[in-house]
Amino acid sequence: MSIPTITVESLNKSFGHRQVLDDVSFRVIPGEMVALIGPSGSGKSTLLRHLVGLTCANRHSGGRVTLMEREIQSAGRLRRARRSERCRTGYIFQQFNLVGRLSVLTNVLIGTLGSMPRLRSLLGRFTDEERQRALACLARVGLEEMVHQRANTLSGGQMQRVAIARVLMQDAEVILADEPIASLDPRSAREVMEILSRIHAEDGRTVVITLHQVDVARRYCHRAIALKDGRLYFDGAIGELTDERLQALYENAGLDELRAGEPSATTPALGAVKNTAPRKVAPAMV
Ligand SMILES: Nc1ncnc2c1ncn2[C@@H]1O[C@H](COP(=O)(O)OP(=O)(O)OP(=O)(O)O)[C@@H](O)[C@H]1O
Repeated sequence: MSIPTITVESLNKSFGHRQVLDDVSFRVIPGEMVALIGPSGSGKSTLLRHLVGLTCANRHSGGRVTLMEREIQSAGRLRRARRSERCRTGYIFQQFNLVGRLSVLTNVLIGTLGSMPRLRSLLGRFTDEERQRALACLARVGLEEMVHQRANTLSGGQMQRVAIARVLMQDAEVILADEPIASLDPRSAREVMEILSRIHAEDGRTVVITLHQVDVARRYCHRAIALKDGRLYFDGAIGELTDERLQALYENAGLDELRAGEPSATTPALGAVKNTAPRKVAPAMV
């Protein structure tokens, strides 16, 4: 059996008195494309941030996160990582996190800063080879015509494609994407998902992506991990995520919209979900 790319063990996180993650454990094996789903506020982003050490679990709670055999955090303490180790994980944000006044090309080149010698990274000097590689990354996301445009003049969908090119430039083995399509129109969202799916299929990258749209998760991901009130509610093949289970997962989240067939930001686009009253399902899915 292959060594897991991501191992999460008994993760607990509270903000003040509010417990946001409650004893969450799972593993992701190399090359998986996993959707992290659940109602708004269920803890998806918090969990994703734990995977890269942007958030630290409760002290002395015993929780542990390991990425590619490197411990990220344990019992509420972050482990220091070398720059080269940090580069192995790429993070895509809902709001893109580009430097607006810089060109598209420079934003992509920024992806290589972590792996270049520190002095050269401070000076921001890039080699011809790095520029060629950045151009190739932009070609993969279909933006080779826009290399000199300032990032803040792009559409949202284009910005997200630049952010993906930056992760490609970084040569990250694991891509974590936090609601990468939440602020995009349907066409741009589809383009971004197609690109991520292609990268996963062609390069064998491991991808974990938080999504509100269950139909998108069904189309592009093989496995779903669902959180409900900070607890692991479902972990399995996407095909086993039946409408009934989804109904129970989202049972208090925007049922009015579900009935009206108008998915909202807090409600997944359930597609063929039945308009039945919410029902409890056996919580034996994990
Ligand atoms: N830094 C923080 N300080 C205090 N509370 C926080 C912090 N970050 C997150 N929370 C709270 O933790 C809970 C889970 O938030 P999180 O963003 O992880 O949920 P989510 O499932 O990603 O939601 P959404 O789908 O709406 O983005 C929320 O109640 C949120 O208000």
